[in-house]
Amino acid sequence: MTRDEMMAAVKAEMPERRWTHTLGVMATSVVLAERFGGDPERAERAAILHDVAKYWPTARMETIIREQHLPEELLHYDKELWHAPVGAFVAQRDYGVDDPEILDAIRYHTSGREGMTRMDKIVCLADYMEPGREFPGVAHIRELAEHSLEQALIAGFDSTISYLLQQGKRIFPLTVAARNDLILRLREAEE
Ligand SMILES: Nc1ncnc2c1ncn2[C@@H]1O[C@H](COP(=O)(O)OP(=O)(O)O)[C@@H](O)[C@H]1O
Repeated sequence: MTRDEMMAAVKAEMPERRWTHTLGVMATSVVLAERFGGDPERAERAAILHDVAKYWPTARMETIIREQHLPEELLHYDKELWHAPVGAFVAQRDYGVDDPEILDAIRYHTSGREGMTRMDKIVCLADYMEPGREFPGVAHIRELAEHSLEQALIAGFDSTISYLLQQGKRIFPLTVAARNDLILRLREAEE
């Protein structure tokens, strides 16, 4: 599937404002890949598809999680988390994506994970800081992203975790693991 065909098909899956967000994540992923030595073209592909399942009905996502043996633990956490692993499955099945790094960047763009690849980090951070995003702390994340992919992403995870704490919501542990891992690796690199 060409880039244009993929964009047209994904656009049809979502409301206009979410497509605008997707365009922002695409542009930001390219900038971050260029800045931090990633692959802009592949990062952009992941960005096009990252929210492909965002507006799928809950039941449809749940069926895929069960049938495809995606982590069922997800079903006990915020539904906002589901579209990411479901999106990776859809990218492979319906869009013919077979690049494991692109699929992982889609799969982990909301939760993060331990041992994030550069592409995982780029797409996840781009999702936090694309130009349309407005939330407390986003300016700080953008500042950090001028020089550190990891520090900016840690600040992104901090904002999600703080929000979940304030709301009294459960925290899917992969995000905590992702944050801990990034901090540990940064410390080790400093030593
Ligand atoms: N570790 C987590 N545990 C529980 N919910 C989470 C976690 N990480 C993210 N979320 C939920 O997912 C939302 C963000 O999902 P995201 O894909 O970025 O959606 P959007 O693009 O609409 O912000 C958060 O606002 C929160 O509700």
